[in-house]
Amino acid sequence: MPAREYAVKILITDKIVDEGIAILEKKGYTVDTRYDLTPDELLAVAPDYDAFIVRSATQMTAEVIAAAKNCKIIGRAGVTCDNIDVDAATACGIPVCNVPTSNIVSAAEHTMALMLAAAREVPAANASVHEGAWRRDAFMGHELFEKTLAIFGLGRIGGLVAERARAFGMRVVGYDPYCSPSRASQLGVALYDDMSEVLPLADFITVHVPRTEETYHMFAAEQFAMMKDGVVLVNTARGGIIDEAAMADFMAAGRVFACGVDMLESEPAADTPLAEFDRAVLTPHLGANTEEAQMRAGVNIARYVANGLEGLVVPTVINMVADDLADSVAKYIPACQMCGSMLAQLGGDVPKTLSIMAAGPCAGDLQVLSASALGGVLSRHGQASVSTENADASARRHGVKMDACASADSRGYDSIVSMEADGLEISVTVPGSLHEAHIVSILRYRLDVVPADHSLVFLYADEPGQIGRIGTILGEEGINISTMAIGKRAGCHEVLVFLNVESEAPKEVVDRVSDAIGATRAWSIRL
Ligand SMILES: NC(=O)C1=CN([C@@H]2O[C@H](COP(=O)(O)OP(=O)(O)OC[C@H]3O[C@@H](n4cnc5c(N)ncnc54)[C@H](O)[C@@H]3O)[C@@H](O)[C@H]2O)C=CC1
Ligand SMILES: O=C(O)C(=O)COP(=O)(O)O
Repeated sequence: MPAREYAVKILITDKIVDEGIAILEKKGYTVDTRYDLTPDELLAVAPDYDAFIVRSATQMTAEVIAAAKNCKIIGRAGVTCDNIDVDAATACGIPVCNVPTSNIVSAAEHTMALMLAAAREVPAANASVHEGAWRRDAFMGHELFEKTLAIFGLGRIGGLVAERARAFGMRVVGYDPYCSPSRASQLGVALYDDMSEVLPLADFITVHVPRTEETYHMFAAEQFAMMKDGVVLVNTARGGIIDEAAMADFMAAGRVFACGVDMLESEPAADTPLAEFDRAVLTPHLGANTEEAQMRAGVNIARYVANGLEGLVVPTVINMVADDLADSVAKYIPACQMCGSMLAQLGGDVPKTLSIMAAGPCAGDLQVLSASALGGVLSRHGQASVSTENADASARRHGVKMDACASADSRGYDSIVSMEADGLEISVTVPGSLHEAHIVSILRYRLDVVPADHSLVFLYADEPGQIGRIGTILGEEGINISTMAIGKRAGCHEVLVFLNVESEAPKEVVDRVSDAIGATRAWSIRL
């Protein structure tokens, strides 16, 4: 860590785990936890801090960000940064980072909990027993089995919900204009490109889209009118996506059987028209409230914020930091850093060559993409802060021969960056405005994966039972798989499996899996 002349101060305004705070304190930072600040108090203390860590309750407004004159990084100990004025942070040159996979399993499990609770009226039945009643006939629910679930938003959480719903024997249909057909088919979801076609099919509907101008009141009276009678709706995404007043009207009319809602339009929710219905199962934004999710979120955001303060790669920066950079390029900075870091880990050494090929609007600034990729590569070898100014010198110093070119073939994506280090290839695309990097090819195996902090990659002969063997061994070793993608390569009998895992797998475990499946190559990757 560089020598510091003054105490670097970090303000944490929403509760994170003690283990995260300990990481920062161990590095010598002064950490203040102030979970009770009013907006005015936050504004008053903002100039004193070098970094901020928040969850969803703190509003990091443009005013607070402008007041935070010493701020070098803002960390969100969770997924969604809609409580942070990211544009204001960008304008001030402040990176904003999050932990985009920390709580997705918890949110998906909470979705299933609400779906089941709503379908079987668990809260009302529970309340009646607590009141001393025994009314078995009053509660007649519905099975999930062989019902149609419509998922709106097939991103990280929507995808995990699809997998879980299929385990319940549900038919899964989906609507997500930004989801590729290959991802949908990998998830076993029949993808539709018109929302009005999906609504009449569904017995259950669950929402996993971000709250944007486009998704605000995406479910209003007009959409409720298209739904089947007796539908069950679940919203663990964001308040305001479902029009609560319209849903209350359709519940009152008996058209909606029940709903499960974790996210209400105004939070904390003083009053919602849904509160009058026993069959409205309401929870106070608990999607991420598990020991496991909070441990991941708190520990990893602490690491990323420390990285940011130390000038190291922060893999999940969601905004650009250069003033005059178009968003179409800026969002590829963390993506290229991440791929660079992965390439360095796949190759195991500083590569002798690093080639970047970009297609689409992101190709507007090849220098920035190259510097970011090199920064990622060198971050595994002691140098992270590569900028366009020092990229050539850094490459020379480390003996990396670099080239970059634009291509006209974006392979059906809006933009794509392919990079090759000593012949090892990775391609990445960042769809929409979500700033989430999807790896769409590794070593020329095509797949679609959003890498997590820890992942495992195996190359092996494509035979039945291999995935089961991997899952069994990792399960025995206590390593939870959060997501999995299988990559195929034309004319190749081997497949590549990419597993996002929730904790680092020790070498012995990777070796055990490799032996069991006869892997020809195996890597444990850490971002
Ligand atoms: N209840 C809780 O505590 C938590 C809630 N969340 C919320 O869950 C939601 C999903 O989060 P992630 O899966 O991590 O996000 P994600 O970014 O991985 O996925 C969102 C998906 O929505 C799709 N989408 C965007 N606009 C759409 C539209 N108009 N129609 C249909 N699909 C659209 C995108 O293409 C993407 O696939 C977000 O609203 C997030 O804020 C996330 C974590 C915890
Ligand atoms: O990560 C998210 O998007 C969430 O909604 C979780 O929010 P929280 O960290 O629990 O305040």
